[in-house]
Amino acid sequence: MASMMGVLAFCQSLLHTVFPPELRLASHKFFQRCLNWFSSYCYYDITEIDGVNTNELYNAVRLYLSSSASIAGTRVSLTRGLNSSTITFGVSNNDSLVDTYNGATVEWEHVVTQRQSQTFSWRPLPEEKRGFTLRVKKKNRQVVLGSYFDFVMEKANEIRRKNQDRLLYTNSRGGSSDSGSHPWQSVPFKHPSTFDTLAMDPVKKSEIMADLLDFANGESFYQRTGRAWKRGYLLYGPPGTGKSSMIAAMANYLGYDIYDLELTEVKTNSELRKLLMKTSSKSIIVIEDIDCSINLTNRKKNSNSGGRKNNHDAASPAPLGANEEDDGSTITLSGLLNFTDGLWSCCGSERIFVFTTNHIEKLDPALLRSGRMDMHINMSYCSFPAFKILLKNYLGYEETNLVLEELEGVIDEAEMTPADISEVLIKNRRDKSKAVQELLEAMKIRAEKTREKKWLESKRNEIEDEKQVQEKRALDIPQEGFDQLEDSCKKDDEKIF
Ligand SMILES: Nc1ncnc2c1ncn2[C@@H]1O[C@H](COP(=O)(O)OP(=O)(O)OP(=O)(O)O)[C@@H](O)[C@H]1O
Repeated sequence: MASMMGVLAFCQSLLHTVFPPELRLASHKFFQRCLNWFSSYCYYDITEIDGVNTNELYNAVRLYLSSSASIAGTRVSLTRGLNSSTITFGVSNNDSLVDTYNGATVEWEHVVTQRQSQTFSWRPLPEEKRGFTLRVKKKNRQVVLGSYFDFVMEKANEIRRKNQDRLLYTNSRGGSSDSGSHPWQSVPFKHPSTFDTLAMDPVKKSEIMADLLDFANGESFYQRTGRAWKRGYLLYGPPGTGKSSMIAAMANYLGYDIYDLELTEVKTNSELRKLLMKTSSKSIIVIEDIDCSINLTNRKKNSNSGGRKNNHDAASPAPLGANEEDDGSTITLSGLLNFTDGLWSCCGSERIFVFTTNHIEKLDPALLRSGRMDMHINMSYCSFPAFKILLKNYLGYEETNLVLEELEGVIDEAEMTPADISEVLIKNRRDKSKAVQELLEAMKIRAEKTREKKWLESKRNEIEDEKQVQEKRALDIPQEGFDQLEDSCKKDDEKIF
């Protein structure tokens, strides 16, 4: 054994002398090339760190494979990211996973090795060197290079959005420079409202959901038709009918962030533009109670002040300086319309604008004209189908019974908002029959009051009409009297002449 070891050591030193490291490296490369030449596979290496920068493709592949790893992997790594409440699965170190795309089978290997002891680096590098190696049949190379990587990136973004908590942004400190470089502050958005919990007419609800989905999947449509990829919704209705809940349900449904724009904190149109520029794609920009946020009567006053302004189309934003409000020191309706509709609305894409109001009649027609807000959604008092959703959510009721039929008879007349009904249901959620009974009584009282109110209103209208007729009569000169007056005038004329 000792002599064999000696011979081996001798041969090794001889090999080192005869074949210097350069020659060995060259021959290794040569053999590798020969192997690759005859192999039917090609390989793609995606390292975690590219030079000193993080390779985005590595992170995307890691996320993309997380969905398959959770199903196919026998050894899976688990991680939970910052701002996330979900656990992400991943391919374990030096494990591999098979994936198929457009009929082509590919194999991913997660290669992890120890990093050589570092010399000098501007950025401290992780101790492990991580990367993915993709093994693909040479005949499928075009498929992979053509669209597979784009597909991986797209899926990864989708998973990232799904895993990350929604964020709720606010500009409560204003968009001015004193609020720092970023005018929006954010908090995790945890509103539990979804379209399942939202009480409204099911037909209307599914219409809205389909519209949202069409929008989110409509990139090619918007590109083809030359339209900016954005959509506007105007939610109107009495307080407590679920306008805010609807916005939360939209955000949760599409996985978008919300930018709650406090218009009263924005001083000028240019501040508004800056805020818009700092919003991200896949977001909902909300202006609540739009009728209270901005003096929407400015334009009307201006347009009534005569001359050119009389003919000014309220729908088209006025050029700067066309009226006294656009002097750059205030925020104006035209500034707001530019924000949602003009050139600036197209910075970024896939954005939804939502305005809410309790008084649609107070809004400037410019905001209401067709094409401005794509969908006007009336959040009305609680209807019976909406009420059934509330009953199911709060009490777990699925079927109707006699009491519910009685409720159905009065609910429309009662004109109660979902918020009113929720309050009664929350209060009595441990005693279902008491909850329904109390609601029935409340609804009957409200229905009676509504009937009285309507009767009083109709009476008042009748009196008003009668008054108007009387006034008209008092002003009218009877035709008979008028003829007599004319005859006597003629006679007087004849006498004179
Ligand atoms: N359509 C609805 N479906 C389910 N819950 C609702 C609905 N409408 C109101 N609610 C309940 O009433 C509460 C208040 O509703 P929400 O704030 O969404 O109403 P709103 O119309 O935005 O009111 P406001 O105009 O005063 O802001 C919600 O927290 C929710 O519990």
